[in-house]
Amino acid sequence: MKVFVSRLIPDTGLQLLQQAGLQTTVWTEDRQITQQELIEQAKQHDALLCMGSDKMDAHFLTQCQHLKVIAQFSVGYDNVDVAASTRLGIPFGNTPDVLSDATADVAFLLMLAVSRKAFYMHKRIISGDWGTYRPTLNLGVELKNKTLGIFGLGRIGMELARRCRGAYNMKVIYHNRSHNVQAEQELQAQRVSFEELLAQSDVLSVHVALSPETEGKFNADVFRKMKPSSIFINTARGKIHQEQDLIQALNEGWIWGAGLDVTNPEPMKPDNPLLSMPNAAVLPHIGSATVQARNDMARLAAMNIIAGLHGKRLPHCINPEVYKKDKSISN
Ligand SMILES: NC(=O)c1ccc[n+]([C@@H]2O[C@H](COP(=O)([O-])OP(=O)(O)OC[C@H]3O[C@@H](n4cnc5c(N)ncnc54)[C@H](O)[C@@H]3O)[C@@H](O)[C@H]2O)c1
Ligand SMILES: O=C(O)[C@H](O)CO
Repeated sequence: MKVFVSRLIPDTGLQLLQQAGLQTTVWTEDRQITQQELIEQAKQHDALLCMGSDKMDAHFLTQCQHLKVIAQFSVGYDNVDVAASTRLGIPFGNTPDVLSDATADVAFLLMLAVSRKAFYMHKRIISGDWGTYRPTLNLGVELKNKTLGIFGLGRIGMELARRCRGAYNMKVIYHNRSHNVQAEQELQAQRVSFEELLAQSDVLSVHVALSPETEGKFNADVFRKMKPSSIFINTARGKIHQEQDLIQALNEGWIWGAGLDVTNPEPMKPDNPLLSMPNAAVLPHIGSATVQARNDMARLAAMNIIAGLHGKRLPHCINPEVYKKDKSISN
């Protein structure tokens, strides 16, 4: 059986596929494969290992309904028409948990960087503007005993909350659809309304999935309700905040600063005002970019492919409803 992989992934995954006797073709061009090219490749294969940047919409899935399994190399799956995948009987996998530590580290890094304007200070050194020591200049804010607010306290949010509680004794509040009992017991986290999250957070970090409900959620109205001393962090998806409103919020002092690992669009243009603002820090979507996380993501994606091709349940499946239609699938 044959697998198409839409970007070069670490050997940990490719070796698993090869050991399972699967013939593997990898897209190695230094550009993203177009959807039409992906359809043409997928038509010649039994399984697809794709990226979060590939558009897995109803058009693609209908064209490729012969695929026995699709495994995505990411935890987020806002690029996937899950209902269409289920309707067409295609099990779809993702890579949860193994990237939670790495992504929480990036949220923590951004929080610290913004609190001390670190990216901006670095740019000033490069431009020859170190300046002299002045007691009233270059001042940041401290995080000890402050309040961390998490929008979407799941796997990654939990890891950030652990870091903030351990390092800075931060109080943790969160807004979720349901209670996170583990966070409440382990970290004394308190579930609050969205309005309370905005009003109380000193650092507000977004860890919710992108969905119609969360798209554009952080707009001018929302930023106006945050504390002027607060820091906004988004490592989830760029479409969750409205960029022009965020720039206005930073320029007009509605919030203290912002740290982003995700933007809309990606890549961000080099002349984007956020890249030169003293109170902003931007990274190029590197949340899961550690050797360990990427090796583990490759392994999980390969395991999903192998299970799917053997007619077994995927270890990490985003549409388990697909199995209700096919009683022959075993565990
Ligand atoms: N920057 C990166 O490289 C990177 C890496 C990994 C994940 N991500 C993003 O982070 C997201 C979160 O990943 P995770 O593994 O923590 O997911 P998760 O499912 O464990 O956590 C998300 C939490 O948000 C809650 N939630 C969902 N919709 C909500 C809503 N409308 N209102 C309130 N709460 C809601 C869920 O109940 C859940 O507790 C992913 O979907 C992905 O977009 C980014
Ligand atoms: O959702 C994810 O896993 C990341 O954004 C891609 O690395």
